[in-house]
Amino acid sequence: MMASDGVNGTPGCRFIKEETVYQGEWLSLGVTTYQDPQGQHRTWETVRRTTRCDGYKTDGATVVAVLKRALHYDQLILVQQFRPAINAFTLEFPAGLCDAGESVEDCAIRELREETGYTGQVISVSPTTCMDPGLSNSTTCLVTAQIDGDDIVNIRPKPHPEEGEFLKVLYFPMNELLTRINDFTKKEAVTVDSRVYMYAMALQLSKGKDPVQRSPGRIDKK
Ligand SMILES: Nc1ncnc2c1ncn2[C@H]1C[C@H](O)[C@@H](COP(=O)(O)OP(=O)(O)O)O1
Repeated sequence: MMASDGVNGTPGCRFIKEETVYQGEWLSLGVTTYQDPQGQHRTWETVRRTTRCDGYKTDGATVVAVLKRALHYDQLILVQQFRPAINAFTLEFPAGLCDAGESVEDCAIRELREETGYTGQVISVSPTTCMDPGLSNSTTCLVTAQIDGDDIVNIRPKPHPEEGEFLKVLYFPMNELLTRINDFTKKEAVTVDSRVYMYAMALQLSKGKDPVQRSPGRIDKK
């Protein structure tokens, strides 16, 4: 076994330095130099958000919000959004970046209100989780929230999207989430966020059902 002197016991890997190749308003591209277990220096091309607040481990919050109403099935609140980076509409959890001094919980509640108009209550907060670590250092906390749909503040929710945000609020029944998301992708040209799809798969598995939708080996064409 390799000697373990890296971050969190990763065998012998350590950060050496970072050089910025491009610095934009929202993102930067850097070349990260690190040392491998044999002592060799290697590089990685790394995208970083410029918006992460000083001292924060997380960029923002992702909100798993469930709308609860008397005599109604529980519904998961998702947002359909145009994402320029992939030139497509996506199906995502409401989410956003933390402001300076803002807690992850407050960020989640604010983003939920801005993107959907709903006022929710935080139920739980995950540790900081990474988003796409082969590409960037982007991180988020997964915040579960409950929305009391019978509360007067939630009767006619009015979103307040930020400049440049174009969102549609969508409702999916929790008891058949995966099926309904699969149906939705057949009707609408949307790309589902991995977090959303994984959540739906996990719910399906927790009911003892197999989440498989399509035959193996198929390739998604553009
Ligand atoms: N790469 C990028 N290019 C241009 N604008 C960006 C950007 N990343 C973030 N922004 C701007 C536009 C968003 O309306 C705003 C706030 O983003 P957000 O809503 O907090 O996060 P998210 O885009 O994950 O929902 O920041």
